[in-house]
Amino acid sequence: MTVAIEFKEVEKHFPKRDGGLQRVLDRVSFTIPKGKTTVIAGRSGQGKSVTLKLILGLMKADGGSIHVDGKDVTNVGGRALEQLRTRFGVLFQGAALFDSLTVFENVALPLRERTSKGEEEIEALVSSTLGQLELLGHEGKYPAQLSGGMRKRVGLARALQLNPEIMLFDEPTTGLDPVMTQEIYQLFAETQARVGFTSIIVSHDIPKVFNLADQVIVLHQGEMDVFGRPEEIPLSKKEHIQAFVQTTMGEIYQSQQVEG
Ligand SMILES: Nc1ncnc2c1ncn2[C@@H]1O[C@H](COP(=O)(O)OP(=O)(O)OP(=O)(O)O)[C@@H](O)[C@H]1O
Repeated sequence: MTVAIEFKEVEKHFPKRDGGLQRVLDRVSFTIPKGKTTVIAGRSGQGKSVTLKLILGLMKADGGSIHVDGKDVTNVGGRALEQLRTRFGVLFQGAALFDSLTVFENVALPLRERTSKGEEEIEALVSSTLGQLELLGHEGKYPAQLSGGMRKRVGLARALQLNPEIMLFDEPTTGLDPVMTQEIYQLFAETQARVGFTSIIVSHDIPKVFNLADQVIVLHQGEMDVFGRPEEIPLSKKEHIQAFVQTTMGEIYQSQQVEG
């Protein structure tokens, strides 16, 4: 297995009002395999977004080290950090589109800002991605004129423009109905198979990403438990994992028990 990202004994804490420390990550270690899909799960406030921010260098760790492709990036800044970020594509909750820009302009933005490509080439690249994500014909629309699922697809199209090696999805299907959620995840899987990126998905909802995950990391009170396929999670003897399974994987777990 080739490792894309490695956390070694990473600590992240924030000051509490009472003068103590809130330990969001308490010396956690894990690896993210290259070209696979890792799901980071956990209840609200357990540090999922903090973990993504550490990976992106938007926050600094208070201890331990973070490695991307074997290179220590824990304290990179300036140019090196900018360069590191070009390797990541990010799709945050609201897709974060610019309302005053059209679909085309939103998707073209990274190419215009981060590359020296000419307009003709940009047009060809954007059209190709829009075609792959079934968005052709919508280039001139503004985000307000799109459905939630279309906005996510535009966000994905934009995130893919710089050929990221690692895609980070933070609750990418929030606000979408179950059918659209499945369609978006299907699209991720197809795009990943075609482009070959490493995928990290933050999700509250394990059942929705059940078929996608090659590895699941469950965060709880500063600790992480790493599982292979989601089927392995219910086998854990830990109380908080059992509670997590009951609340988030109930349906799948029960149907497996019935089948078994
Ligand atoms: N910049 C910050 N300053 C202080 N505390 C912070 C900061 N960022 C996050 N926290 C705290 O760290 C904890 C973890 O936050 P995080 O956003 O990572 O949770 P999460 O697991 O992503 O939750 P959710 O599922 O609700 O988005 C929370 O208690 C939060 O209040």
